[in-house]
Amino acid sequence: MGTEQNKWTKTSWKNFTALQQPKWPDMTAHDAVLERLSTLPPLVFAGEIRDLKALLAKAVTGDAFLVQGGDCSEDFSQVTAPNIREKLRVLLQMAVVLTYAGGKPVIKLGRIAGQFAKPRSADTEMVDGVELMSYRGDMVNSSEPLAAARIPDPNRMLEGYYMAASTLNLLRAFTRGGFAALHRVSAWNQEFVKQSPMGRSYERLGKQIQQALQFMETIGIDSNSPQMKQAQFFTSHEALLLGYETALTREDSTRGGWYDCSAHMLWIGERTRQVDGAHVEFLRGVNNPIGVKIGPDYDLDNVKQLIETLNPENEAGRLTLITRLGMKNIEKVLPPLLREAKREGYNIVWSCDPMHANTYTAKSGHKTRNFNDILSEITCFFETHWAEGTIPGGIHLEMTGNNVTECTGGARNIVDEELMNNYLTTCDPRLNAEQSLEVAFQIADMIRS
Ligand SMILES: O=C[C@H](O)[C@H](O)COP(=O)(O)O
Ligand SMILES: C=C(OP(=O)(O)O)C(=O)O
Ligand SMILES: [Mn+2]
Repeated sequence: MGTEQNKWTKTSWKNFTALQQPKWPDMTAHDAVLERLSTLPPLVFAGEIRDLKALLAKAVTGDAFLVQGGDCSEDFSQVTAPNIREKLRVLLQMAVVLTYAGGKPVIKLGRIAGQFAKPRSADTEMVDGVELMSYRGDMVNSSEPLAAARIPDPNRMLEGYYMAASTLNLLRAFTRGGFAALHRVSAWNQEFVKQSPMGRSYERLGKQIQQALQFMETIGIDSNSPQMKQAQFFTSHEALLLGYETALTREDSTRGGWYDCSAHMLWIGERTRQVDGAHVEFLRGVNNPIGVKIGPDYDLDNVKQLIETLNPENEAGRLTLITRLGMKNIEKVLPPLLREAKREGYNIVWSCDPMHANTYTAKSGHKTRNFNDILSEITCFFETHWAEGTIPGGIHLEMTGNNVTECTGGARNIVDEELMNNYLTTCDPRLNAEQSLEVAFQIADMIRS
């Protein structure tokens, strides 16, 4: 753990236990890849990271709301312009719905451009009676159910870097180049969503916004400002592969201080958040905003140690606690955490991941989540915060812009038997575009009332 006598360097984590690291078969090749990565340009720069932190500081006090979403595990073969565009489109739609209802800025943060490494519950899995090494994300091995494909290959980290760079390049083009301009709000509604109840609600909202913009133009207010023409969009992923993250960690040449320039925000997963573990040691030393997942079996003293290790100065915007407690547990286990954090005066962005503790396996064998369970956890999250006098600051979703059938329920009521129709995820089940929009409208209703 980070104590005074333990000076942080970008490799000090090597003196601690790092869980969930791949067993790379060829360490010479692995080290050569990291060497190459450490000479390649950073993917994001420190100024942008500081901008995100300043926005997150507003979410601590309820003056902004965080929407973080994207794939459980990004798939190299799905890094295409339409897929990136559709994901961005839904996130922009959700942000509009929530900005309109909440009357405060929405921070748009993708699980994108680097979400390529996965922690797993087991080292192996059975596929058609054959035991294979588990898939650990495209930066490690391939999801193809073949023994050879599952062998970790360090060159995949290099490929992942280039995939992240090209994704980010297109995101920057879309968000700066006119795609995200507010007067196009109705154009973000996808064809297959338009006909649904959610699509129609969105259409109405879009029209209201466009009328407001027209009114502003009529009375002479300039609608060409960057706020109207551009969107601020940030990237995040789980900082799991510490070698990769170290190679992308750079000292800010203007102001000093270390930044993990693989993404704007990094989070530590439920499986790797040991206070005396390597992931906590690494992330305590970089200046990015950091997220930590908190599952239902958390120990209160342990969480307090984590908070104090990762955010000793109690800087607002530095730390987001992403609770993923499950709809069955949240009512019982969230209040003690909120009370203690409030008593201590910790500055925290409280975000709700309603996905990871609501997973079940359908009869067909598909890993899935039910829309109503997801909604129950979200509702309880908001109500508990309001009851405790703390601030519900954000939402963390596994979602996609495509019309997948991975989570059951929602307005179209996908049933277990339909999961096979378009089940494309390589890891956890994602909300489809329509279900994601439905979540946004449900939250909008809650915050309005
Ligand atoms: O995305 C999160 C984890 O990697 C995932 O939930 C683990 O799933 P598993 O239990 O199938 O390994
Ligand atoms: C691994 C994940 O979550 P958790 O650490 O909460 O299980 C994830 O977000 O994909
Ligand atoms: Mn997941």
